[in-house]
Amino acid sequence: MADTATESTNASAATAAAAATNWVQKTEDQEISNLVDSLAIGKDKGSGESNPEASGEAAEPAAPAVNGSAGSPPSVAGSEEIETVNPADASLLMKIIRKGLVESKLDLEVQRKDPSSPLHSVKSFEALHLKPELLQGVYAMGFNAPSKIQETALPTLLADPPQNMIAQSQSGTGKTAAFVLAMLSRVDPRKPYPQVICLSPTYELAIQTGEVAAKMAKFCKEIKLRFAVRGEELPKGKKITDHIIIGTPGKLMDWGIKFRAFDLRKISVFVLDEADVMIATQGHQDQCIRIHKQLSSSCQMMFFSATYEKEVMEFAEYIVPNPIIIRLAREQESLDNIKQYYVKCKNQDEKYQAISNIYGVITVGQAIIFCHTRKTAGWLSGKMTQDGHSVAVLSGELTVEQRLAVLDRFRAGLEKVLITTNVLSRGIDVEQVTIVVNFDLPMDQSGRADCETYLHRIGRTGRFGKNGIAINLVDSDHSMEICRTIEAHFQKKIQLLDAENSDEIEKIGS
Ligand SMILES: Nc1ncnc2c1ncn2[C@@H]1O[C@H](COP(=O)(O)OP(=O)(O)OP(=O)(O)O)[C@@H](O)[C@H]1O
Repeated sequence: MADTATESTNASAATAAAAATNWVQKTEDQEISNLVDSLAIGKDKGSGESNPEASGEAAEPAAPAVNGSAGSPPSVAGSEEIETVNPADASLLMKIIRKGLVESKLDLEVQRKDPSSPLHSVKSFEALHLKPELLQGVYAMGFNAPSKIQETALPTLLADPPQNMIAQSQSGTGKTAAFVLAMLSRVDPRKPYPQVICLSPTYELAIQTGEVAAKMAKFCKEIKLRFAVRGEELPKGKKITDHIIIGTPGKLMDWGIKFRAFDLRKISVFVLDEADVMIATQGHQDQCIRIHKQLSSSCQMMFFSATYEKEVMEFAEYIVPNPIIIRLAREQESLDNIKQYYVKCKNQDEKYQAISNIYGVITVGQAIIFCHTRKTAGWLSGKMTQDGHSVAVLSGELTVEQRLAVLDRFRAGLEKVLITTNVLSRGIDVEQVTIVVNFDLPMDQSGRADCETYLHRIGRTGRFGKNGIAINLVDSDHSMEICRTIEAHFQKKIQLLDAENSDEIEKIGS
Protein backbone atom coordinates (compact mmCIF):
# COMPACT_ATOMS: atom_id res chain seq x y z
CA MET A 1 0.00 0.00 0.00
CA ALA A 2 2.65 2.40 1.10
CA ASP A 3 4.50 1.68 -2.09
CA THR A 4 1.41 2.39 -4.15
CA ALA A 5 0.83 5.64 -2.28
CA THR A 6 4.40 6.67 -2.82
CA GLU A 7 4.12 5.72 -6.44
CA SER A 8 0.95 7.73 -6.86
CA THR A 9 2.48 10.69 -5.01
CA ASN A 10 5.47 10.39 -7.26
CA ALA A 11 3.23 10.10 -10.27
CA SER A 12 1.22 13.19 -9.35
CA ALA A 13 4.40 15.04 -8.48
CA ALA A 14 5.74 14.05 -11.87
CA THR A 15 2.51 15.20 -13.54
CA ALA A 16 2.67 18.48 -11.66
CA ALA A 17 6.31 18.90 -12.56
CA ALA A 18 5.52 18.13 -16.18
CA ALA A 19 2.67 20.63 -16.13
CA ALA A 20 4.95 23.21 -14.57
CA THR A 21 7.65 22.49 -17.14
CA ASN A 22 5.06 22.81 -19.90
CA TRP A 23 3.93 26.07 -18.46
CA VAL A 24 7.49 27.37 -18.21
CA GLN A 25 8.13 26.15 -21.72
CA LYS A 26 4.97 27.87 -22.99
CA THR A 27 5.87 31.13 -21.33
CA GLU A 28 9.37 30.89 -22.75
CA ASP A 29 8.01 30.11 -26.19
CA GLN A 30 5.71 33.10 -25.98
CA GLU A 31 8.52 35.30 -24.73
CA ILE A 32 10.79 34.19 -27.52
CA SER A 33 8.21 34.58 -30.24
CA ASN A 34 7.37 38.06 -28.95
CA LEU A 35 11.03 38.89 -29.04
CA VAL A 36 11.45 37.49 -32.52
CA ASP A 37 8.40 39.51 -33.61
CA SER A 38 9.71 42.67 -32.06
CA LEU A 39 13.06 42.19 -33.75
CA ALA A 40 11.16 41.61 -36.99
CA ILE A 41 13.71 39.04 -37.99
CA GLY A 42 13.17 36.34 -40.51
CA LYS A 43 10.26 38.13 -42.12
CA ASP A 44 9.78 37.93 -45.85
CA LYS A 45 13.18 36.54 -46.53
CA GLY A 46 11.83 34.02 -48.94
CA SER A 47 14.53 31.55 -48.09
CA GLY A 48 13.36 29.59 -45.11
CA GLU A 49 14.25 25.97 -44.75
CA SER A 50 11.28 23.83 -43.96
CA ASN A 51 13.57 21.66 -41.90
CA PRO A 52 15.95 23.89 -39.99
CA GLU A 53 18.60 21.19 -39.97
CA ALA A 54 18.35 20.68 -43.69
CA SER A 55 21.21 21.49 -45.95
CA GLY A 56 19.71 24.69 -47.24
CA GLU A 57 18.52 23.50 -50.60
CA ALA A 58 16.95 26.33 -52.54
CA ALA A 59 13.49 27.13 -51.29
CA GLU A 60 11.71 29.09 -53.91
CA PRO A 61 8.73 31.18 -53.01
CA ALA A 62 5.82 31.05 -55.38
CA ALA A 63 5.87 33.88 -57.84
CA PRO A 64 3.97 34.59 -60.98
CA ALA A 65 5.40 32.83 -63.99
CA VAL A 66 6.83 35.01 -66.71
CA ASN A 67 8.13 34.36 -70.13
CA GLY A 68 6.06 31.45 -71.23
CA SER A 69 6.62 30.85 -74.91
CA ALA A 70 5.49 28.61 -77.68
CA GLY A 71 7.93 25.84 -78.43
CA SER A 72 9.32 25.84 -74.90
CA PRO A 73 10.26 22.53 -73.30
CA PRO A 74 7.70 20.86 -71.02
CA SER A 75 7.64 22.52 -67.64
CA VAL A 76 9.72 20.92 -64.90
CA ALA A 77 8.31 21.40 -61.37
CA GLY A 78 9.24 24.86 -60.17
CA SER A 79 10.91 25.77 -63.43
CA GLU A 80 8.50 28.59 -64.18
CA GLU A 81 9.02 30.35 -60.89
CA ILE A 82 11.35 33.30 -60.64
CA GLU A 83 14.39 31.89 -58.93
CA THR A 84 15.65 33.52 -55.80
CA VAL A 85 19.00 33.29 -54.12
CA ASN A 86 19.20 30.99 -51.13
CA PRO A 87 21.61 32.83 -48.79
CA ALA A 88 23.07 29.65 -47.30
CA ASP A 89 23.83 28.13 -50.70
CA ALA A 90 25.20 31.41 -52.00
CA SER A 91 27.48 31.74 -49.00
CA LEU A 92 28.74 28.18 -49.32
CA LEU A 93 29.40 28.61 -53.01
CA MET A 94 31.34 31.81 -52.39
CA LYS A 95 33.46 30.15 -49.74
CA ILE A 96 34.34 27.24 -51.95
CA ILE A 97 35.07 29.10 -55.17
CA ARG A 98 37.15 31.78 -53.49
CA LYS A 99 40.82 31.37 -54.07
CA GLY A 100 42.14 33.43 -51.14
CA LEU A 101 41.77 36.49 -49.02
CA VAL A 102 39.65 39.36 -50.32
CA GLU A 103 41.62 42.52 -49.65
CA SER A 104 39.93 45.87 -49.28
CA LYS A 105 41.18 49.40 -49.76
CA LEU A 106 38.45 50.79 -47.54
CA ASP A 107 39.01 51.76 -43.92
CA LEU A 108 37.86 49.72 -40.99
CA GLU A 109 35.22 51.38 -38.86
CA VAL A 110 35.30 50.71 -35.12
CA GLN A 111 32.57 51.52 -32.67
CA ARG A 112 33.02 50.97 -28.95
CA LYS A 113 30.10 50.88 -26.60
CA ASP A 114 32.46 51.03 -23.64
CA PRO A 115 35.11 53.66 -24.36
CA SER A 116 37.27 52.40 -21.50
CA SER A 117 37.84 49.05 -23.20
CA PRO A 118 41.28 48.78 -24.73
CA LEU A 119 41.62 48.67 -28.45
CA HIS A 120 44.70 48.17 -30.47
CA SER A 121 45.63 46.49 -33.66
CA VAL A 122 48.50 44.21 -34.61
CA LYS A 123 50.51 43.84 -37.77
CA SER A 124 51.79 40.34 -37.09
CA PHE A 125 50.54 37.06 -35.62
CA GLU A 126 53.53 36.99 -33.23
CA ALA A 127 52.29 40.15 -31.58
CA LEU A 128 49.24 38.20 -30.40
CA HIS A 129 51.33 35.97 -28.10
CA LEU A 130 49.57 32.82 -29.20
CA LYS A 131 50.48 29.35 -27.96
CA PRO A 132 53.43 28.22 -30.13
CA GLU A 133 51.49 25.24 -31.57
CA LEU A 134 48.69 27.53 -32.61
CA LEU A 135 51.06 29.99 -34.25
CA GLN A 136 52.60 27.05 -36.06
CA GLY A 137 49.13 26.06 -37.29
CA VAL A 138 48.45 29.59 -38.56
CA TYR A 139 51.71 29.67 -40.50
CA ALA A 140 51.14 26.17 -41.84
CA MET A 141 47.93 27.53 -43.42
CA GLY A 142 50.06 30.01 -45.32
CA PHE A 143 48.94 33.09 -43.39
CA ASN A 144 51.88 35.47 -43.10
CA ALA A 145 50.17 38.49 -41.63
CA PRO A 146 46.69 39.27 -40.30
CA SER A 147 44.11 40.51 -42.80
CA LYS A 148 42.66 43.97 -42.31
CA ILE A 149 39.77 42.80 -40.16
CA GLN A 150 42.00 40.38 -38.21
CA GLU A 151 44.45 43.18 -37.32
CA THR A 152 41.78 44.80 -35.18
CA ALA A 153 39.49 41.88 -34.32
CA LEU A 154 42.13 39.49 -33.00
CA PRO A 155 43.60 41.60 -30.16
CA THR A 156 40.05 42.27 -28.94
CA LEU A 157 38.90 38.66 -29.28
CA LEU A 158 41.96 37.46 -27.36
CA ALA A 159 41.96 40.21 -24.72
CA ASP A 160 41.55 39.59 -21.01
CA PRO A 161 39.03 40.20 -19.63
CA PRO A 162 37.16 38.88 -22.68
CA GLN A 163 35.40 41.41 -24.88
CA ASN A 164 32.22 40.86 -26.84
CA MET A 165 32.35 41.59 -30.52
CA ILE A 166 30.09 42.18 -33.49
CA ALA A 167 32.08 42.08 -36.71
CA GLN A 168 30.81 42.70 -40.20
CA SER A 169 32.75 42.44 -43.39
CA GLN A 170 32.15 40.84 -46.73
CA SER A 171 32.77 37.22 -47.40
CA GLY A 172 36.42 36.33 -47.80
CA THR A 173 37.99 39.02 -45.61
CA GLY A 174 39.17 36.63 -42.88
CA LYS A 175 36.37 36.51 -40.28
CA THR A 176 36.27 32.72 -39.96
CA ALA A 177 40.01 32.47 -39.51
CA ALA A 178 39.79 35.19 -36.82
CA PHE A 179 37.13 33.58 -34.68
CA VAL A 180 38.55 30.08 -35.12
CA LEU A 181 41.87 31.36 -33.82
CA ALA A 182 40.10 32.97 -30.87
CA MET A 183 38.12 29.77 -30.16
CA LEU A 184 41.24 27.63 -30.18
CA SER A 185 43.25 29.94 -27.99
CA ARG A 186 40.48 30.23 -25.37
CA VAL A 187 40.23 26.46 -24.79
CA ASP A 188 41.78 24.88 -21.73
CA PRO A 189 42.43 21.31 -22.96
CA ARG A 190 42.84 20.01 -19.40
CA LYS A 191 39.14 20.53 -18.76
CA PRO A 192 37.22 17.63 -20.32
CA TYR A 193 34.03 19.43 -21.29
CA PRO A 194 32.76 21.82 -23.99
CA GLN A 195 33.97 25.37 -23.51
CA VAL A 196 33.28 26.84 -26.93
CA ILE A 197 30.25 26.57 -29.17
CA CYS A 198 29.99 27.90 -32.69
CA LEU A 199 26.63 28.11 -34.44
CA SER A 200 26.45 27.95 -38.24
CA PRO A 201 23.27 28.13 -40.31
CA THR A 202 23.63 24.86 -42.21
CA TYR A 203 25.34 21.50 -42.12
CA GLU A 204 27.69 22.45 -44.95
CA LEU A 205 28.68 25.79 -43.46
CA ALA A 206 29.37 24.13 -40.09
CA ILE A 207 31.59 21.57 -41.82
CA GLN A 208 33.50 24.35 -43.59
CA THR A 209 34.20 26.09 -40.29
CA GLY A 210 35.15 22.80 -38.64
CA GLU A 211 37.64 22.12 -41.40
CA VAL A 212 39.31 25.49 -40.83
CA ALA A 213 39.43 24.76 -37.08
CA ALA A 214 40.91 21.30 -37.64
CA LYS A 215 43.60 22.73 -39.93
CA MET A 216 44.51 25.49 -37.56
CA ALA A 217 44.59 23.09 -34.61
CA LYS A 218 46.81 20.67 -36.49
CA PHE A 219 49.60 21.03 -33.92
CA CYS A 220 47.30 21.33 -30.88
CA LYS A 221 46.63 17.63 -30.62
CA GLU A 222 44.99 17.85 -27.22
CA ILE A 223 42.13 20.11 -28.42
CA LYS A 224 39.08 18.05 -29.37
CA LEU A 225 36.41 19.25 -31.80
CA ARG A 226 32.96 17.82 -32.35
CA PHE A 227 30.29 18.54 -34.93
CA ALA A 228 26.67 18.92 -33.84
CA VAL A 229 24.99 18.49 -37.20
CA ARG A 230 22.47 16.14 -38.76
CA GLY A 231 23.70 12.58 -38.86
CA GLU A 232 25.74 12.98 -35.67
CA GLU A 233 24.13 11.03 -32.87
CA LEU A 234 24.93 10.76 -29.17
CA PRO A 235 24.42 7.55 -27.20
CA LYS A 236 21.72 8.05 -24.56
CA GLY A 237 23.06 9.63 -21.39
CA LYS A 238 26.47 10.33 -22.92
CA LYS A 239 28.27 13.45 -21.74
CA ILE A 240 30.35 15.28 -24.28
CA THR A 241 34.01 15.71 -23.36
CA ASP A 242 35.18 17.54 -26.48
CA HIS A 243 36.27 21.14 -26.00
CA ILE A 244 34.70 22.80 -29.01
CA ILE A 245 31.33 22.07 -30.60
CA ILE A 246 30.54 23.44 -34.05
CA GLY A 247 27.04 22.88 -35.32
CA THR A 248 23.61 23.97 -36.40
CA PRO A 249 21.23 25.54 -33.86
CA GLY A 250 18.67 22.70 -33.78
CA LYS A 251 21.18 19.97 -33.05
CA LEU A 252 23.05 22.07 -30.53
CA MET A 253 19.82 22.86 -28.77
CA ASP A 254 18.98 19.15 -28.58
CA TRP A 255 22.35 18.24 -27.15
CA GLY A 256 22.67 21.17 -24.77
CA ILE A 257 19.08 21.69 -23.59
CA LYS A 258 17.10 18.53 -24.29
CA PHE A 259 19.69 15.83 -23.60
CA ARG A 260 21.91 17.90 -21.32
CA ALA A 261 24.91 16.24 -22.90
CA PHE A 262 26.96 19.25 -21.86
CA ASP A 263 26.55 22.21 -19.58
CA LEU A 264 25.76 25.40 -21.47
CA ARG A 265 26.65 27.44 -18.40
CA LYS A 266 30.24 26.28 -18.68
CA ILE A 267 30.58 27.68 -22.20
CA SER A 268 33.09 30.52 -22.17
CA VAL A 269 32.97 31.43 -25.89
CA PHE A 270 29.83 31.59 -28.00
CA VAL A 271 30.24 32.26 -31.71
CA LEU A 272 27.37 33.05 -33.99
CA ASP A 273 28.64 32.84 -37.54
CA GLU A 274 26.93 33.94 -40.75
CA ALA A 275 24.35 35.77 -38.70
CA ASP A 276 22.74 37.28 -41.79
CA VAL A 277 22.19 33.83 -43.26
CA MET A 278 21.06 32.60 -39.86
CA ILE A 279 18.24 35.10 -39.56
CA ALA A 280 17.21 34.46 -43.14
CA THR A 281 16.67 30.82 -42.22
CA GLN A 282 13.35 30.11 -40.63
CA GLY A 283 13.45 28.85 -37.07
CA HIS A 284 17.14 29.48 -36.54
CA GLN A 285 16.88 32.80 -34.77
CA ASP A 286 14.59 31.42 -32.05
CA GLN A 287 16.89 28.44 -31.55
CA CYS A 288 19.92 30.74 -31.27
CA ILE A 289 18.07 32.82 -28.71
CA ARG A 290 17.10 29.73 -26.70
CA ILE A 291 20.70 28.54 -26.58
CA HIS A 292 21.92 32.02 -25.81
CA LYS A 293 19.54 32.27 -22.86
CA GLN A 294 21.24 29.33 -21.16
CA LEU A 295 24.73 30.83 -21.31
CA SER A 296 26.41 32.45 -18.34
CA SER A 297 26.74 36.20 -18.26
CA SER A 298 30.54 35.91 -18.38
CA CYS A 299 30.48 34.02 -21.69
CA GLN A 300 32.28 35.89 -24.45
CA MET A 301 29.95 36.52 -27.39
CA MET A 302 31.26 36.81 -30.93
CA PHE A 303 28.88 37.67 -33.73
CA PHE A 304 29.85 37.66 -37.40
CA SER A 305 27.98 38.74 -40.46
CA ALA A 306 28.77 39.56 -44.07
CA THR A 307 26.04 42.19 -44.20
CA TYR A 308 24.92 44.94 -41.94
CA GLU A 309 21.20 45.27 -42.34
CA LYS A 310 18.95 46.64 -39.64
CA GLU A 311 17.54 43.22 -38.71
CA VAL A 312 21.00 41.73 -38.40
CA MET A 313 22.15 44.53 -36.14
CA GLU A 314 19.04 44.31 -33.96
CA PHE A 315 19.63 40.61 -33.54
CA ALA A 316 23.31 41.28 -32.84
CA GLU A 317 22.60 43.85 -30.17
CA TYR A 318 20.27 41.41 -28.45
CA ILE A 319 22.78 38.55 -28.49
CA VAL A 320 25.87 40.60 -27.72
CA PRO A 321 25.86 42.95 -24.74
CA ASN A 322 28.43 45.76 -24.67
CA PRO A 323 30.09 44.89 -27.90
CA ILE A 324 32.95 46.36 -29.80
CA ILE A 325 31.58 46.70 -33.30
CA ILE A 326 33.91 46.53 -36.23
CA ARG A 327 32.90 47.02 -39.80
CA LEU A 328 34.68 46.81 -43.08
CA ALA A 329 32.39 48.13 -45.76
CA ARG A 330 32.13 46.20 -48.96
CA GLU A 331 33.93 47.56 -51.97
CA GLN A 332 31.02 48.71 -54.00
CA GLU A 333 30.62 47.61 -57.58
CA SER A 334 30.38 50.45 -60.04
CA LEU A 335 29.03 50.87 -63.54
CA ASP A 336 31.85 53.22 -64.54
CA ASN A 337 33.61 51.00 -67.03
CA ILE A 338 30.46 49.43 -68.35
CA LYS A 339 28.74 50.36 -71.61
CA GLN A 340 25.05 49.73 -71.21
CA TYR A 341 22.60 49.07 -74.03
CA TYR A 342 19.07 47.92 -74.54
CA VAL A 343 17.60 46.08 -77.49
CA LYS A 344 13.90 46.28 -78.33
CA CYS A 345 12.32 42.90 -78.96
CA LYS A 346 8.74 41.79 -79.47
CA ASN A 347 8.92 38.41 -77.76
CA GLN A 348 11.19 35.69 -76.51
CA ASP A 349 12.10 34.49 -80.00
CA GLU A 350 13.22 38.00 -80.92
CA LYS A 351 15.27 38.12 -77.76
CA TYR A 352 16.98 34.98 -78.92
CA GLN A 353 17.53 36.57 -82.31
CA ALA A 354 19.11 39.58 -80.59
CA ILE A 355 21.56 37.34 -78.81
CA SER A 356 22.48 35.65 -82.07
CA ASN A 357 23.04 39.05 -83.68
CA ILE A 358 25.20 40.21 -80.80
CA TYR A 359 27.29 37.09 -81.26
CA GLY A 360 27.61 38.00 -84.88
CA VAL A 361 29.14 41.42 -84.21
CA ILE A 362 31.21 41.02 -81.09
CA THR A 363 34.34 39.06 -80.49
CA VAL A 364 33.06 37.93 -77.16
CA GLY A 365 35.36 36.75 -74.40
CA GLN A 366 32.88 35.07 -72.14
CA ALA A 367 29.29 36.00 -71.49
CA ILE A 368 26.79 35.54 -68.70
CA ILE A 369 23.10 35.61 -69.56
CA PHE A 370 20.56 36.13 -66.80
CA CYS A 371 17.01 34.74 -67.04
CA HIS A 372 14.17 34.89 -64.53
CA THR A 373 13.17 31.26 -64.61
CA ARG A 374 14.70 27.84 -65.02
CA LYS A 375 12.32 27.23 -67.87
CA THR A 376 13.65 30.17 -69.89
CA ALA A 377 17.23 29.24 -69.02
CA GLY A 378 16.64 25.68 -70.21
CA TRP A 379 14.91 26.83 -73.39
CA LEU A 380 17.68 29.31 -74.21
CA SER A 381 20.45 26.83 -73.62
CA GLY A 382 18.71 24.34 -75.90
CA LYS A 383 18.47 26.90 -78.71
CA MET A 384 22.03 28.10 -78.32
CA THR A 385 23.42 24.58 -78.19
CA GLN A 386 21.49 23.76 -81.37
CA ASP A 387 23.15 26.74 -83.01
CA GLY A 388 26.58 25.43 -82.11
CA HIS A 389 27.44 27.50 -79.02
CA SER A 390 28.99 25.80 -76.03
CA VAL A 391 26.84 26.86 -73.11
CA ALA A 392 26.60 26.02 -69.43
CA VAL A 393 23.49 26.40 -67.29
CA LEU A 394 23.49 27.23 -63.61
CA SER A 395 20.10 27.18 -61.93
CA GLY A 396 18.41 26.33 -58.68
CA GLU A 397 17.77 22.64 -59.21
CA LEU A 398 21.49 21.86 -59.15
CA THR A 399 23.17 20.77 -55.96
CA VAL A 400 25.99 22.89 -54.61
CA GLU A 401 28.50 20.33 -55.98
CA GLN A 402 26.96 20.52 -59.43
CA ARG A 403 27.00 24.31 -59.32
CA LEU A 404 30.67 24.24 -58.42
CA ALA A 405 31.41 21.91 -61.30
CA VAL A 406 29.58 24.22 -63.73
CA LEU A 407 31.46 27.27 -62.43
CA ASP A 408 34.80 25.50 -62.58
CA ARG A 409 34.29 24.60 -66.22
CA PHE A 410 33.19 28.12 -67.07
CA ARG A 411 36.16 29.65 -65.27
CA ALA A 412 38.44 27.31 -67.13
CA GLY A 413 36.93 28.63 -70.37
CA LEU A 414 35.46 25.28 -71.41
CA GLU A 415 32.17 27.04 -72.07
CA LYS A 416 31.92 30.53 -73.47
CA VAL A 417 28.43 31.28 -72.25
CA LEU A 418 26.92 30.80 -68.84
CA ILE A 419 23.14 30.98 -68.67
CA THR A 420 21.88 31.48 -65.18
CA THR A 421 18.94 32.53 -63.07
CA ASN A 422 19.07 34.64 -59.94
CA VAL A 423 20.96 31.90 -58.11
CA LEU A 424 24.02 33.73 -59.31
CA SER A 425 23.24 37.34 -58.68
CA ARG A 426 26.50 38.37 -57.17
CA GLY A 427 30.05 37.57 -56.61
CA ILE A 428 31.17 35.57 -59.54
CA ASP A 429 34.28 37.51 -60.31
CA VAL A 430 35.15 35.92 -63.58
CA GLU A 431 37.68 38.31 -65.00
CA GLN A 432 37.26 37.20 -68.54
CA VAL A 433 33.51 37.95 -68.64
CA THR A 434 33.17 40.88 -71.00
CA ILE A 435 29.48 40.82 -71.65
CA VAL A 436 26.48 40.42 -69.42
CA VAL A 437 23.05 40.01 -71.01
CA ASN A 438 19.86 40.52 -69.09
CA PHE A 439 17.57 38.24 -71.04
CA ASP A 440 15.08 39.31 -68.38
CA LEU A 441 15.58 42.55 -66.48
CA PRO A 442 15.92 42.14 -62.75
CA MET A 443 12.79 42.88 -60.79
CA ASP A 444 11.59 42.20 -57.28
CA GLN A 445 8.68 40.01 -56.26
CA SER A 446 6.26 42.87 -56.90
CA GLY A 447 7.54 43.45 -60.41
CA ARG A 448 9.48 46.63 -59.62
CA ALA A 449 12.99 47.31 -60.94
CA ASP A 450 15.60 45.64 -58.74
CA CYS A 451 18.47 48.11 -59.09
CA GLU A 452 20.69 46.42 -56.53
CA THR A 453 20.59 43.11 -58.35
CA TYR A 454 21.27 44.95 -61.61
CA LEU A 455 24.41 46.45 -60.08
CA HIS A 456 25.59 43.07 -58.76
CA ARG A 457 25.03 41.43 -62.13
CA ILE A 458 26.65 44.11 -64.26
CA GLY A 459 28.98 46.07 -62.00
CA ARG A 460 32.62 45.42 -61.31
CA THR A 461 34.73 46.21 -58.29
CA GLY A 462 38.08 47.95 -58.55
CA ARG A 463 39.83 44.59 -58.71
CA PHE A 464 38.03 43.58 -61.84
CA GLY A 465 37.72 47.02 -63.28
CA LYS A 466 38.12 46.13 -66.92
CA ASN A 467 35.72 47.35 -69.57
CA GLY A 468 32.49 45.49 -69.98
CA ILE A 469 29.24 45.54 -71.88
CA ALA A 470 25.75 45.08 -70.54
CA ILE A 471 22.85 44.37 -72.86
CA ASN A 472 19.27 44.48 -71.69
CA LEU A 473 16.62 42.76 -73.76
CA VAL A 474 13.38 44.67 -73.53
CA ASP A 475 10.18 43.04 -74.77
CA SER A 476 7.32 44.92 -73.16
CA ASP A 477 6.30 48.30 -71.81
CA HIS A 478 6.89 46.91 -68.37
CA SER A 479 10.48 45.87 -69.09
CA MET A 480 11.09 49.23 -70.79
CA GLU A 481 9.87 50.92 -67.64
CA ILE A 482 12.25 48.82 -65.55
CA CYS A 483 15.09 49.76 -67.87
CA ARG A 484 14.26 53.46 -67.52
CA THR A 485 14.04 53.18 -63.73
CA ILE A 486 17.47 51.56 -63.59
CA GLU A 487 18.88 54.25 -65.86
CA ALA A 488 17.47 57.00 -63.65
CA HIS A 489 18.61 55.28 -60.47
CA PHE A 490 22.27 55.08 -61.50
CA GLN A 491 22.14 58.17 -63.69
CA LYS A 492 24.00 56.29 -66.37
CA LYS A 493 22.73 56.20 -69.91
CA ILE A 494 21.43 52.92 -71.28
CA GLN A 495 21.67 53.38 -75.04
CA LEU A 496 19.43 51.87 -77.66
CA LEU A 497 21.33 49.26 -79.59
CA ASP A 498 20.36 48.83 -83.20
CA ALA A 499 22.00 48.38 -86.56
CA GLU A 500 23.31 51.95 -86.40
CA ASN A 501 25.56 51.55 -83.41
CA SER A 502 26.61 47.92 -83.70
CA ASP A 503 30.00 49.14 -85.00
CA GLU A 504 30.60 50.84 -81.71
CA ILE A 505 29.95 47.63 -79.84
CA GLU A 506 32.34 45.78 -82.06
CA LYS A 507 35.09 48.19 -80.99
CA ILE A 508 34.44 47.69 -77.27
CA GLY A 509 34.06 43.98 -77.52
CA SER A 510 37.30 43.34 -79.31
N1 LIG B 1 45.68 36.33 -42.59
C1 LIG B 1 45.45 35.66 -43.70
N2 LIG B 1 46.41 35.55 -44.65
C2 LIG B 1 46.18 34.87 -45.80
N3 LIG B 1 45.02 34.24 -46.09
C3 LIG B 1 44.04 34.32 -45.18
C4 LIG B 1 44.19 35.01 -43.94
N4 LIG B 1 43.05 34.89 -43.24
C5 LIG B 1 42.21 34.17 -44.00
N5 LIG B 1 42.81 33.81 -45.15
C6 LIG B 1 42.24 33.03 -46.26
O1 LIG B 1 41.33 33.89 -46.95
C7 LIG B 1 40.14 33.21 -47.32
C8 LIG B 1 38.95 33.88 -46.64
O2 LIG B 1 39.07 33.80 -45.23
P1 LIG B 1 37.83 33.49 -44.28
O3 LIG B 1 37.11 32.28 -44.75
O4 LIG B 1 38.34 33.52 -42.90
O5 LIG B 1 36.95 34.77 -44.61
P2 LIG B 1 35.46 35.07 -44.13
O6 LIG B 1 35.35 36.54 -44.01
O7 LIG B 1 35.14 34.25 -42.96
O8 LIG B 1 34.61 34.59 -45.34
P3 LIG B 1 33.16 33.93 -45.24
O9 LIG B 1 32.24 34.95 -44.70
O10 LIG B 1 32.84 33.53 -46.64
O11 LIG B 1 33.34 32.74 -44.35
C9 LIG B 1 40.32 31.77 -46.88
O12 LIG B 1 40.81 31.06 -48.01
C10 LIG B 1 41.40 31.85 -45.80
O13 LIG B 1 42.16 30.66 -45.74
